Amino acid sequence: MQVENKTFFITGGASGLGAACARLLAKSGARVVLADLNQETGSALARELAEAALFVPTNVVDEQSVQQALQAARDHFGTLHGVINCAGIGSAEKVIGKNGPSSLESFTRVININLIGTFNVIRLAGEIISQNTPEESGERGVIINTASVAAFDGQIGQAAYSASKGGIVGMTLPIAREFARYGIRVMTIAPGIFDTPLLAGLPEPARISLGQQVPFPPRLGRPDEYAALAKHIIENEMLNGEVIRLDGAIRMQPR
Ligand SMILES: NC(=O)c1ccc[n+]([C@@H]2O[C@H](COP(=O)([O-])OP(=O)(O)OC[C@H]3O[C@@H](n4cnc5c(N)ncnc54)[C@H](O)[C@@H]3O)[C@@H](O)[C@H]2O)c1
Ligand SMILES: C[C@@H](O)[C@H]1CC[C@H]2[C@@H]3CC[C@H]4CC(=O)CC[C@]4(C)[C@H]3CC[C@]12C
Repeated sequence: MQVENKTFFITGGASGLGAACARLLAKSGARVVLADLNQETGSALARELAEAALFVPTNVVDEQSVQQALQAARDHFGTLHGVINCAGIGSAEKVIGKNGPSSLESFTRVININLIGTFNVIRLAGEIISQNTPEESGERGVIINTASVAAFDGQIGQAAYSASKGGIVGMTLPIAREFARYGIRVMTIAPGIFDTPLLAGLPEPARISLGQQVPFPPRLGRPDEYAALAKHIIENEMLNGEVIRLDGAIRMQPR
């Protein structure tokens, strides 16, 4: 579908990859709903994007929060044509640490936010999109999820994170197969290493080192490069049920 005059619900839309999608889609004539926990950054971006954007405080793991955010989106923009699931957290914890086995709570938290939060939004937004009047092609909408190359090249310390992203990879095809009857496509992008606030905690030498591990281009990915792929996925109906690595050919080392 063309993005112009369409509405996209972007979780994690207040920062990094999600915010880049919001900026590109708004610049391209779309309307965006910034569904994010962060009131400060979400409100600021909504002000920047003016009438093209609506910020709605949202916790993707909370059913009522997502339902209210989706309703706010429909109340404000009238409908919903797509979702970009960018909400997520990083984590680094060995299975067996200095003090013994890692906590179940930390593993559960990463799975809840990254995997179950993504599924929660897919199921609630998918039901809404399935009620759209179809395009001439029969398409009603598109859902784009964000995994990570860690789903395939998980490093030491990334058991929870890689499991959460592997789950997103795993559910892409079965949901695309089910949603085909509604004319809703389901895709997943697996980014490599991108220059976003998620990496902000890393010392500059570590960030440079990570970028140099990328075969080509030897640098961190730019959020606008992620957004460009997301926009293309929206516009290319033949992209469905697939996971696209966006990583400069990096294959993460064990640590
Ligand atoms: N940056 C990278 O190198 C990289 C690589 C691979 C995958 N990813 C994935 O891309 C996605 C976006 O990451 P980013 O780099 O833009 O990070 P980011 O930290 O800049 O943005 C993540 C956003 O998600 C929001 N968020 C977190 N938990 C939430 C929740 N429960 N409900 C709603 N919003 C929530 C945060 O407030 C934040 O605004 C994440 O899923 C991340 O795992 C990032
Ligand atoms: C492929 C990406 O998903 C990983 C590449 C770099 C990783 C980050 C490295 C710094 C970590 C700091 C931390 O303690 C929490 C997890 C990290 C942010 C980690 C998250 C996964 C990526 C982005």
